[in-house]
Amino acid sequence: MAGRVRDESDFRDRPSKKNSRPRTKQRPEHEDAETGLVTGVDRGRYTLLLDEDQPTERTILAMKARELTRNRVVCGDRVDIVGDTSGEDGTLARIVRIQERTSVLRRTADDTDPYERIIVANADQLVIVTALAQPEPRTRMIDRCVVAAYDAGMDVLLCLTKADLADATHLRELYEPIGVKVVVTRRVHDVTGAAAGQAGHGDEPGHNSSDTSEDSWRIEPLDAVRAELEGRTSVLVGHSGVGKSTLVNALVPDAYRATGVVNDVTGRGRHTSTSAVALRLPDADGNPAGWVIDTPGVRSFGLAHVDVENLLKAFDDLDVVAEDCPRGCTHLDGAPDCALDDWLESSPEEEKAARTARVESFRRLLAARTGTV
Ligand SMILES: Nc1nc2c(ncn2[C@@H]2O[C@H](COP(=O)(O)OP(=O)(O)OP(=O)(O)O)[C@@H](O)[C@H]2O)c(=O)[nH]1
Ligand SMILES: [Zn+2]
Repeated sequence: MAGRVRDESDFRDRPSKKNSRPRTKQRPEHEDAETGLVTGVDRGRYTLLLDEDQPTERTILAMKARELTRNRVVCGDRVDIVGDTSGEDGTLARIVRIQERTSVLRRTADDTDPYERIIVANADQLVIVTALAQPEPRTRMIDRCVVAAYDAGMDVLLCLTKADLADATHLRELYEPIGVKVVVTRRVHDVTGAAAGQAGHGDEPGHNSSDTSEDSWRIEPLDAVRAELEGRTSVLVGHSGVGKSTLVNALVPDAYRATGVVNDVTGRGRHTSTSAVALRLPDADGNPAGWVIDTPGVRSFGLAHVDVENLLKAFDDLDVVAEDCPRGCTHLDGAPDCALDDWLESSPEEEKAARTARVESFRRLLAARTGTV
């Protein structure tokens, strides 16, 4: 993605005349600040990882310094901190700076939340977890997630779960032409019972009176999913019941121990949290191999903020064609003199099907954004 990422500070940091009472003393630049990664946020308390991958690696708690009061710090942010960064019990460091973000996944105000919010920073991939059945896949919801990701300059991985219940062909055909990578997972019975620990919460083998040890199961192919996540920072979204927790537990075995992660500050269980949590993905040998950001509260995106031009950038071929569109062209079906239509009409026969799929998909995403579907 080109240029700097927009964020709240772009409009909030403007000097205001009314508020220009000079400070008696310029705050020091915090040159001694350390840098940490925000892995969790809960009511003004931030969990940070310091000295990632070093022998001194540690988790600490911090709060925002006063000068950052109006800036949102989110999961995935890299921040500068001062104060007691030992991580010892009872210590609380101070976040004094948010480092420049490489990406910002955001959602616009919707009925349940009146504010535009940044959900996650610095992620490079959005993983949309969708069940092939139970619950039925909803393509409009997938489209909306794709739009949010492309707007943020992120790649999209569509993870289709429960392939043991239904076929993935149709969804594959719908999304692969628009640059979405697709992985398909299924539940397989594990007669040895060796993978019992991999079972999802609420459905653990042996916990149900009708279960026998033959009912142990695991998710496959886990390696294929892991391969798509390694070396990246991925945000997972998905509706309740699609198997997202099952997948996270399988990929990050100690993610949410039996009782769930208990929040350091509130002591409440993980299941009550609605904010994103960054989990370190281990590779097959258990070495750190990327980040998985689970977003329990994010099930849809308000998309009013999305810029058509940004979305178009995710479609290189169409972006070039649309340069010939009239100013302000909506590129939607029926838009007067839209160059995309000329491109289809003038298509060589052998390219017609592929071009049509591209334009139709792009228009479907545009419509999903504006809510005209
Ligand atoms: N048949 C089948 N069931 C699965 C598969 N993956 C998960 N499940 C089951 O689907 C149900 C929901 O899975 P969860 O992992 O709890 O779903 P979730 O998306 O985390 O949903 P919430 O916990 O409500 O947010 C559980 O009973 C899982 O055992 C799969 O690949 N096939
Ligand atoms: Zn156009």
